[in-house]
Amino acid sequence: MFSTTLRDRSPAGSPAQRPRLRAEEPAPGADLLRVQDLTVRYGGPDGATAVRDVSFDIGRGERIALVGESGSGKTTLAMAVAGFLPPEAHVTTTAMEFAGRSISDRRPGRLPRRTPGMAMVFQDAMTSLDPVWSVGSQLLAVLRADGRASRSDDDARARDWLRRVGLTDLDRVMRARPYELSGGMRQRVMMALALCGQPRLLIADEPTSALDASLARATMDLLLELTSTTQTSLLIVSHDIHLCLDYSDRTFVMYQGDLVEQAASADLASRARHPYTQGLLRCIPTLADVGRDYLPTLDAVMAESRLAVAAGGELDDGADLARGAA
Ligand SMILES: Nc1ncnc2c1ncn2[C@@H]1O[C@H](COP(=O)(O)OP(=O)(O)OP(=O)(O)O)[C@@H](O)[C@H]1O
Repeated sequence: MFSTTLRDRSPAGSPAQRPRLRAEEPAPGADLLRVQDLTVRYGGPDGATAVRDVSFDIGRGERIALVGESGSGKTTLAMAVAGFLPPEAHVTTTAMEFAGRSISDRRPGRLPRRTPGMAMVFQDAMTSLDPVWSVGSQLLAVLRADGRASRSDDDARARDWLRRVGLTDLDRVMRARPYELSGGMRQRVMMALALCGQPRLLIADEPTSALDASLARATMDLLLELTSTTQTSLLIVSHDIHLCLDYSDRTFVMYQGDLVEQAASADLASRARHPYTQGLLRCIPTLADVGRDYLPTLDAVMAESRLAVAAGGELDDGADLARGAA
């Protein structure tokens, strides 16, 4: 497994400032999640393949970004790991382990159970939060279900989590229904809900795409700060390769259901091997693009790559290109 220098990127200060790890937890850098040959089809064993033979691992405390265009299978992969896939999804895998325990019964067609120790933050807090319950009731319900709050101190703990995610005016926030808060505040509430159960792995599916650019950066900074103080591993799902490179140790690139590249985020810009990754990177505007009438599009870059790869073989579609060039 690739081990990265969390230390270099951590906004939480020196390792000495971090809390001590609990004895039963894997050491920093050790594998927390291991997935082998995961395939997900929708509509039964012969249905459409959304994720194809994907293998990867995530170390304790590691930050992984999963990037790819819409429909490439990112959410399906994240949901398979978290155990949130809908019943029409058909899952096969040779191994899926979390903190040393199997999280798949390996029987074809059976979904993994929702996994203790994992939490998810979704793109749209408005539809993920319960619209009827107040923020305070939702937070208390999670704390009580998790057994981490007693009746006497539960209100104080809920407020403490809201404070940690940067919210103020806590009386109002505790009483508010989600629709009474701004988009940025709702996203912070989602983070408090996800992190108050002290997960070992937090999966954030497009956590900032409903926010404007500066709020998105502030939210990502906060997410990194909160997870690094507890050595919580992070799987960030995003279509924004720029954001992925800035906020992760490794980046995984998905293309039409295949995991076509796994690389250190610090190196990806200069060492991308797969034409799709190279295409994604070339679509990021740089100073070199000043004065251009138009920026390269992914379609144009891929068409170029397709021609180059096709010169060495017969290739029809993007999936063939992915396999042919990997
Ligand atoms: N419940 C479902 N039933 C049938 N097909 C589905 C279902 N969910 C997703 N798919 C299909 O699986 C493929 C992968 O979708 P997925 O949502 O995982 O991609 P994604 O990369 O997360 O895209 P986006 O960024 O738009 O969410 C797509 O072709 C999609 O249409």
